[in-house]
Amino acid sequence: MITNKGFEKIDTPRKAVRVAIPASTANLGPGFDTLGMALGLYSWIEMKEAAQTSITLLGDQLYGIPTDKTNLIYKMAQAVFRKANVSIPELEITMYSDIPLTRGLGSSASALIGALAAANALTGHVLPDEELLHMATAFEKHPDNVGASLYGGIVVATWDGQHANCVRITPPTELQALVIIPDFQLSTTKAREVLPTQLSMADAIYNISRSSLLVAALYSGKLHLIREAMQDRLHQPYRATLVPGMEQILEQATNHGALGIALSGAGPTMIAFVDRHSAQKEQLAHYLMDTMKAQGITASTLWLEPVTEGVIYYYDTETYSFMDIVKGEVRL
Ligand SMILES: Nc1ncnc2c1ncn2[C@@H]1O[C@H](COP(=O)(O)OP(=O)(O)O)[C@@H](O)[C@H]1O
Ligand SMILES: N[C@@H](CCOP(=O)(O)O)C(=O)O
Repeated sequence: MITNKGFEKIDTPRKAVRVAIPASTANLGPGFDTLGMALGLYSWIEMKEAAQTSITLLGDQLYGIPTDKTNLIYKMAQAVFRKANVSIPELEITMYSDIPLTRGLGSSASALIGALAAANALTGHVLPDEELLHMATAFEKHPDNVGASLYGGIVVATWDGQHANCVRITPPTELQALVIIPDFQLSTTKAREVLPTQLSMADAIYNISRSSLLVAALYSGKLHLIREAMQDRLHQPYRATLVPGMEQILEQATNHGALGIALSGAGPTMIAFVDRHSAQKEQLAHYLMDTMKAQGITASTLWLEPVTEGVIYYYDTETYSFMDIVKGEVRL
């Protein structure tokens, strides 16, 4: 069936859907607003047609998020329905998230993508994924984190204010990530405010060459190049003023077993890539924790897997409870 907006439905409309959305790490060092990677840490959203709108937020990570119709998920769902020319004014929305809020692991991107994907599934997937990417990027203003949550894997993306291009590549199998998550929030807005409005030609060349090398290294599995390829002069030197210990960690982590290291998204989390067979994994985790502790910052580490899959859809909402899916007792 072709809708009057010219989109083709690829599935039957549904009354209810659940989606799992991966976290993301954006930039990967030099690829500011361009590179992203999906990580095996998830948010889950259930969306159902309802007689009256209700929004239930479960778990510890969503504290403070509004539960009325100003909620981002409700608003993005309505934007999908408008674009798809479908009317579903009232929704029952439930969300649970393991992605820490405002720490640079893409909580807002996962909420956005989850809302768009779940609403689109209710319409019968009227909108193609590219349209969801455009809508999410128009909201976030950069495609790196939303692209990773939508498509999974590593994304290389551009945005010109109207149109996003995005190519997904499969992460090398040996790659594993260790994140250190400081116990304070740093909003993306604040972390963008400290950035300069102009760069020198030398710094621009520095970043273009590293970002290009990083994509080639990840694509070809030449992981020994990551150390150099993850260097950045565009955003990290400025953002280091906001994260105690960051400068030292970015300089020293490769001496403690990291293949490469970067601020994750807008921070304050930092992400180290390691060879999963490395004998220095424990040493690296200790080094990161000790460095933050020396700065008087409480933090925690978490091993994460790069994931190849983006949004996961669950349609059988009758058989399994929402929390069975969240707790991983049901997989596709
Ligand atoms: N489930 C959600 N529902 C509504 N808003 C959300 C949700 N998750 C995150 N957000 C919004 O995104 C903000 C965090 O975004 P941001 O500063 O970009 O950090 P992050 O790196 O976690 O995405 C939160 O303060 C909140 O306003
Ligand atoms: N390129 C953006 C990415 C922000 O990602 P988030 O996950 O921290 O929201 C930036 O660096 O500002």
